[in-house]
Amino acid sequence: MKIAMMGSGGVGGFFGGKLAQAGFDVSFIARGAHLAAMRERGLVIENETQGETRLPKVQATDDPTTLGQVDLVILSVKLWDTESAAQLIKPLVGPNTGILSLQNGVIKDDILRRAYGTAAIMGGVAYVGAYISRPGAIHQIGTMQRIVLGEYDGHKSARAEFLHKALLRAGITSELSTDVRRSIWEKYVLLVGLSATTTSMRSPLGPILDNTQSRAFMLQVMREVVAVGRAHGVALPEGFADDRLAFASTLPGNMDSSMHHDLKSGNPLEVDWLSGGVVQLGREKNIPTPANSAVCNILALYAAGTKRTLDHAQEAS
Ligand SMILES: NC(=O)C1=CN([C@@H]2O[C@H](COP(=O)(O)OP(=O)(O)OC[C@H]3O[C@@H](n4cnc5c(N)ncnc54)[C@H](OP(=O)(O)O)[C@@H]3O)[C@@H](O)[C@H]2O)C=CC1
Ligand SMILES: CC(C)(CO)C(=O)C(=O)O
Repeated sequence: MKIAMMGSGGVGGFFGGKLAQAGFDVSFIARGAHLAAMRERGLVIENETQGETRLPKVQATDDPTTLGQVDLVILSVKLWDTESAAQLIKPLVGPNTGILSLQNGVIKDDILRRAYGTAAIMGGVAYVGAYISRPGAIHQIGTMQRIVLGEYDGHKSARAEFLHKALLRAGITSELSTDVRRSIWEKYVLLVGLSATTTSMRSPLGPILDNTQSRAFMLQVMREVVAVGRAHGVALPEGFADDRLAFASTLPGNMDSSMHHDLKSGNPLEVDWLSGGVVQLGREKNIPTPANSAVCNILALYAAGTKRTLDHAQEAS
């Protein structure tokens, strides 16, 4: 099976790199300095405790037409790049190509369905903490490396089975879900809680959970996500936010979110799709979402990224 990673950063570079190292036929779509480094030196995945995964030679391009049609496209660009990535992958997609987005959020697959129809789109979520630490290098924080995937109609497909087994062979904890929409929402609950608090409070998880007020805020954020999901027909148990808070307490105190990493790097933020998505979906069903609204308001100044603002400030001084 030929696999193309559309987006080769924290998520695409990590999971694609692990699959390539396990011997699977993986191509990487990347751009800019990261692409140049991958072409020149390959890809390295670094982890402080687990050591390095080094791939001296990888197939990397910014032009999918050079790859032709593949069996699986794994999409992992930031949410603001989804529409353009969906267009870019056109030459990769044939009548039997499966498309799996590992992005966060719950509306990503609606965009892909509009472009490629229902049958092509698989569902999935990734649990990993990883980012591009320098061109050609992915840094993984901690040891979490898990994917939950499946078909939206719950049937057992050959392509899902293949990817599941491939991931297991690559050392990834993989789970096949028979209700993947719910699996995506389950992650959304935790992720919105984690990204909203770590980014707006500029702190890793540990201190947030240790403080009564910030812990209660995190719970409120997650309860809103659960209420909105239930209103949209997702089978989340009523006490699921409390369950996720208990789970969060088992995570390492230095656990952080990719959105907080983006804030610190001056990158744009996915807040409009994460807490903002909760507000939007809540509005559709008349579910109040004051905590998530507050997070959007707090982060509004930073949502488009601060690199250009800083550049302008430097130019002015
Ligand atoms: N990082 C993490 O730990 C986790 C992230 N996620 C989710 O996964 C998704 C991806 O996040 P992440 O991997 O962190 O993002 P990254 O920014 O690390 O990686 C995305 C990569 O895709 C590239 N890209 C975007 N558009 C194109 C294009 N048209 N052609 C070629 N390359 C392109 C980006 O390039 P450029 O930098 O030039 O824009 C970037 O290198 C997000 O939705 C995120 O929320 C989910 C689980 C964990
Ligand atoms: C919470 C985490 C690290 C889990 O995978 C994540 O998805 C993110 O920060 O984007």
